[in-house]
Amino acid sequence: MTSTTHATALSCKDLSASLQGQPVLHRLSLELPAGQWTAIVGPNGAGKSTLLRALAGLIPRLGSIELLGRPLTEWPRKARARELAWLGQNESSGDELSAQDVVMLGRLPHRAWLAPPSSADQAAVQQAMLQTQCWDWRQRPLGQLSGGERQRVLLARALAVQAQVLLMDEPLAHLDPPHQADWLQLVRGLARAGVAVVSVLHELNMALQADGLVIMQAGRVLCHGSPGEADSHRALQQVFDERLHLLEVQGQWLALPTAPLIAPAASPAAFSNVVPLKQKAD
Ligand SMILES: Nc1ncnc2c1ncn2[C@@H]1O[C@H](COP(=O)(O)OP(=O)(O)OP(=O)(O)O)[C@@H](O)[C@H]1O
Repeated sequence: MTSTTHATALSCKDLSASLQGQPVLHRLSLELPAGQWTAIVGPNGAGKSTLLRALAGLIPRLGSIELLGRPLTEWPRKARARELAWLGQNESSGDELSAQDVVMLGRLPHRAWLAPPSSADQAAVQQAMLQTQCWDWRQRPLGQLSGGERQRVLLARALAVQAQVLLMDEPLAHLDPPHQADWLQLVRGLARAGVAVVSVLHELNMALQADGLVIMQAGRVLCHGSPGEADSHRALQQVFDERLHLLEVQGQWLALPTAPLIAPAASPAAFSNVVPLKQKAD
């Protein structure tokens, strides 16, 4: 991975976290570089969202986290919120607010208490909404938007912060393929501008386009490398039970899910009670 040439924007050492008394993250250490997009992948329940929430300082944890070279705990709250933007999974607040007001929430860390939005705030909101193509329906309430439209507003809110570190949990949820491609272009642009973009992704083919890949299993990091490295591919096969076909097409790695070697559910006996549709109609 080329991260050695980039300054570390966010790091953790011996990071552990428990949820409801159950240990979920186990002494995990990571260095996430500025100017790069890092994708975090792994099977369901591996601890990806918990890691992201811990890195954002949203849950109690043990171990140390540094944001831009300074312990996370030493950052004044508002200054930290200016440097660390967050897009969570299934966020539900603000349904009655207009899309534009939701995005303006991303500017709160930049504003004095009760001060009206400045022209810089207005410009940042408009730019973020244009980037995620939701400016046209800025007056519509968040609660009346489709899943993908809503996700684009929440992404715009995170972008409007203009932070050095952007953490996103499943940012592609509900996005159609063209908007997924737009998102890809967006994060690449942010990385080129020096931002550390970190996203939890289930879409492996998108994750394989990142600059860095963190592969998690059972609350630990199994591998942190480049998506093109053999070590990353071995780790992906391991965490996904050797159920991937990894192939390179025109310089781009793709992961296709493969059928299990032994497929009880696919055996003819498993379908013996299924009546063919045509027969049913008769
Ligand atoms: N609020 C909670 N209380 C107790 N346990 C939780 C809670 N949230 C998650 N967990 C457990 O913590 C573990 C890690 O969950 P987490 O959501 O971080 O996994 P994930 O890798 O993001 O999973 P997925 O891919 O399914 O979104 C899982 O075993 C999960 O059941």
